[in-house]
Amino acid sequence: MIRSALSYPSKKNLVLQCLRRMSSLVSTSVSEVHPGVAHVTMHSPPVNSLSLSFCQELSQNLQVIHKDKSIDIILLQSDIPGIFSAGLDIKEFTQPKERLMEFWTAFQQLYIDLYGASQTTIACMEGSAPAAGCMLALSCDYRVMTSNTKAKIGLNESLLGIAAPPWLAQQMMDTVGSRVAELSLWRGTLYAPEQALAIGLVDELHENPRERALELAVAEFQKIPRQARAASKTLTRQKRLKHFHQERQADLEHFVNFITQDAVQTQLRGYLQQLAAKKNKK
Ligand SMILES: CC/C=C\C/C=C\C/C=C\C/C=C/C(=O)SCCNC(=O)CCNC(=O)[C@H](O)C(C)(C)COP(=O)(O)OP(=O)(O)OC[C@H]1O[C@@H](n2cnc3c(N)ncnc32)[C@H](O)[C@@H]1OP(=O)(O)O
Repeated sequence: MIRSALSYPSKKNLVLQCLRRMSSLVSTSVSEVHPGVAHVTMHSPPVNSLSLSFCQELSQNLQVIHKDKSIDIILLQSDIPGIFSAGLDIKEFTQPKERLMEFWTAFQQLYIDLYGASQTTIACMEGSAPAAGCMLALSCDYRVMTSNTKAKIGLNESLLGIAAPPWLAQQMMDTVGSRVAELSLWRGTLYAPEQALAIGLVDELHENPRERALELAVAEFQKIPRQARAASKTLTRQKRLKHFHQERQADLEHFVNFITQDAVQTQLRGYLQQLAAKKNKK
């Protein structure tokens, strides 16, 4: 579905037109909302879970925006009320080996495309962001979260019987510090907005994260020279990305070996049943 939120009469932009054509196929849309500022909107009901095709599409859109020199700020948001992203699509974990490899490769690529974006990126979270949903937010440069206490954010992988990959754990450590990250990871803590703000997992709370993110983009971030923002990002992220590329193949093998263990598969099936039972009780 295409969101034609091109509310600003910008110059003809072939790249964005191309993105809109691609976006009509599946679950992300791209629109320029202000000169230089693009919304990337996730809309894969019911919960924006990251399936193989969703990861690939989001990556593709980001790659096209990266090449578009007219865009210097990306606002990542969801149009599903109460949800930013439910994280990886758990059903993908139960697929055959070939598919698992393709899936994890696409997830790794999404990390590279978002964490490694040269543009400034802002996560506008109007709802929950567990696990890989939190990864999307951690990969952005700035996080604005709803103040609605129903929303939760964090790395809850341990509650599914799995663990975050090292590069995601590292993002958490870089953001909230080693000790808080360590506790959060083994407890699988999902934080309410005020708690997330207190530990530095998000940067701001706002009743309307989209409005606030656009205001920040235009009134604050665009005033900082673009090349300086990009160079500052390189300072803090280049080393992590280089390491990631060196470890990428090992990370893939480790994921497949880990996730295909019988004990892990049993835990995951149990977790899916819990989700279904919770829904039936509603
Ligand atoms: C050493 C390590 C080596 C390798 C690494 C190994 C593994 C990889 C590890 C980590 C990377 C990241 C992992 C993940 O991201 S796993 C996903 C974690 N996510 C969750 O736990 C979220 C679960 N969902 C929820 O808590 C709620 O759904 C949510 C709060 C998001 C929304 O609640 P709401 O009440 O609005 O909706 P529901 O009724 O619960 O759900 C609707 C519908 O959607 C299905 N659903 C929800 N989440 C997922 C999901 N992540 N994947 C697939 N499907 C999901 C849910 O079952 C309902 O389905 P249906 O009954 O069919 O309508």
